[in-house]
Amino acid sequence: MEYPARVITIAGSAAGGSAGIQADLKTFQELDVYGMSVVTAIVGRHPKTNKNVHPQTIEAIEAQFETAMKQVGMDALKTGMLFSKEVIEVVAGLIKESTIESVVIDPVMVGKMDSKLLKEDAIEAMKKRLIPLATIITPNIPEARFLLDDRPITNVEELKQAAIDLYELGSKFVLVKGGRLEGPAIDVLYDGQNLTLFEAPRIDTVNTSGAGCTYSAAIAAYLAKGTTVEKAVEQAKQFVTTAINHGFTYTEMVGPTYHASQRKYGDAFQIKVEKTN
Ligand SMILES: Nc1ncnc2c1ncn2[C@@H]1O[C@H](COP(=O)(O)OP(=O)(O)OP(=O)(O)O)[C@@H](O)[C@H]1O
Ligand SMILES: Cc1ncc(CO)c(N)n1
Repeated sequence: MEYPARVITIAGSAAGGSAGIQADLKTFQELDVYGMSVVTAIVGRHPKTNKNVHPQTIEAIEAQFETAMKQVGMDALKTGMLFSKEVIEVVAGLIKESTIESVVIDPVMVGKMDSKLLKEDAIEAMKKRLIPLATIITPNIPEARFLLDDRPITNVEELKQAAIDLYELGSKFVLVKGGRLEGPAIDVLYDGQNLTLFEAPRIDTVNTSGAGCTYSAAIAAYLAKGTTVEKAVEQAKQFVTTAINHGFTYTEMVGPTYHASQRKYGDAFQIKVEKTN
């Protein structure tokens, strides 16, 4: 029997199920990889105290990683919400010690509902300690701006320049997501030499909660299966676009993407891939 490839997510628990660890594990299952998790923090707002982020201890984080590594092993790893400088430093150490080939760093900072998912004094550690260990980083526009001293990114040309400049931080690939621009949903991949655009039609919906987590989890899943980075991005974008297309909500809140949609409806979006300069 052939076993599925192994992927671990080191991220926050999003109690509502649309983002974070929950989105990652749903994505892993849909793409037939064996999912594991290290929970760095639990996110859920207390009705009385209003406290929203409940960080886990360094000991708990190390324990989860150690267990997954010993019991299973890992072909790919992705990070999401890490919250503090201390956690980033510990996670960087764990990645360095391990010999995992594919490392996807999603530099999660602020959620779509404005939850603060990374402390401001942690951005330097993200840049200096974690990003240099990445196969690929996947910032959205606000995250790219934080990493680039708040420079505006308002069109595809500025998106391309952001990818080129972020490459200096030391990851092998940079993927800047243009989901928040107007017009088609264009993301830019840069590998130090080539710029590649991945374009999907814009879907008219507000229910995109966790789209970024789903995308980076799908990239990690495809990398774990041995797919090249460029193909992994293309197939992951297909997966997330289809999930956004079937996004829904149970309440008046912004709702989740539908992780099962590609399997259920079999209507994967075709992505336009264009090499450019
Ligand atoms: N309305 C949309 N239609 C089609 N594609 C979209 C839409 N919104 C975002 N995308 C695409 O979805 C992917 C995830 O991008 P997004 O910018 O939403 O991530 P994010 O902001 O990190 O998400 P989150 O913080 O909710 O996890 C990208 O490929 C982006 O281009
Ligand atoms: C826990 C968590 N991680 C990541 C995101 C980003 O969407 C979120 N909203 N919540």
